[in-house]
Amino acid sequence: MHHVERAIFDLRRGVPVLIESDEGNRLVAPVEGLDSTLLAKLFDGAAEAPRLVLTDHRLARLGHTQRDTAGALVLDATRDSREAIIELACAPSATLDQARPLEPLSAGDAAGLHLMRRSLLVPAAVVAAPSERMADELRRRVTVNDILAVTAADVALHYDAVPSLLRRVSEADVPLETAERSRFVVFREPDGLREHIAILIGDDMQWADPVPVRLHSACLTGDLFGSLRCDCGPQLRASVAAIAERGGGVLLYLAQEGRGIGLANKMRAYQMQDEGLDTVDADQVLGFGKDERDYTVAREMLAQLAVEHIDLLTNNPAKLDAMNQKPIDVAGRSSVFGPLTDQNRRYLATKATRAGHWLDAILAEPDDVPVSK
Ligand SMILES: Nc1nc2c(ncn2[C@@H]2O[C@H](COP(=O)(O)OP(=O)(O)OP(=O)(O)O)[C@@H](O)[C@H]2O)c(=O)[nH]1
Ligand SMILES: [Zn+2]
Repeated sequence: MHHVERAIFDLRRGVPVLIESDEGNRLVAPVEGLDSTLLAKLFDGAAEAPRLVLTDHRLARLGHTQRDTAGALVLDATRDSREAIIELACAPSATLDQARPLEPLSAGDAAGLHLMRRSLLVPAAVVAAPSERMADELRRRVTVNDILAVTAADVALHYDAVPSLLRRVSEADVPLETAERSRFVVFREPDGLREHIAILIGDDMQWADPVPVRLHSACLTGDLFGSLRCDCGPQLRASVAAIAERGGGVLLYLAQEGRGIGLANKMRAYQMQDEGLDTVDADQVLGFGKDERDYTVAREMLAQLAVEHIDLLTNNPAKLDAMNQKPIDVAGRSSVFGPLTDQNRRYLATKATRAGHWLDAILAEPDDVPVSK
């Protein structure tokens, strides 16, 4: 596992990683941070033309007809400069030459895409099958730890194992404004990259059955700075107060900034929303689906806390479905609203129309906004 972790750090620094598999080794370089010298090396040292690996969402956005699979575009040194590649990977206005060959992903390509996502980079990579000469050079650099080699199998294992290996690492009482009896419990993912917090509200876990539970995905801008672009900050505080008023329960504060795409990508998506796209389309331009969150960690945290029968505070049908899986049983649901503002109205309306969120109560009555307390 530790090789995969180190690979993630290298990719975030823009350093390529060698992915080994039975289908042959591939040198994988993130499009984010791609520099022209590295690109020239990839063109020069590849056994065949390098390929640009893109997600299904990005290919659909580019107008490709094979909408439901990720794929690899064959690159051409004469026209695919660094700028042209970045445009293909994440520019809102880019279109695809339909005559350009699109190939299915190899095991190395798929592992590369997984690593980009886990690294919270734009999910796009230039991938090259090394020539004999380049393979020799890579072997030498791997031996002296100048380039990291990971197997595609280890990347897949990493992907599957992370949520179930969550460790409960520390805890302490933290009295909150609206819930004085609160205890923060920190859980860490095994690769050390993400920490999630369970906030146990009320007296000594003496909770109603089903237990009131809120899952809140991190939103730095809203939770901490009171951004008016979303409803997260007030919704977070309303949830804590609502759980306390119901005699206690659990709030899971999940490291899933930007619906799982990370803060840097959320800012890119905000920029595109300012240019006219809605929140779902902006994420798709970057290669993401409308919601990249996986709630396996949330189920695992509740299971470790022995909370299995829950009343979920959410307006999001996808959260409800994801949580109603073994060992968790969702026995009920309550709404929890933040306020409607001029700045977040469009965002909330998009959540309702494109992701099915139950927000009629606040969107229907713009002048009379109920805030659950
Ligand atoms: N990608 C992206 N993420 C956003 C945007 N605005 C807010 N977010 C993120 O959306 C997530 C909202 O989290 P939650 O409030 O837990 O979830 P929800 O899907 O709104 O569902 P509820 O349980 O009904 O609140 C946070 O991770 C925010 O950072 C945006 O425009 N783009
Ligand atoms: Zn927010």
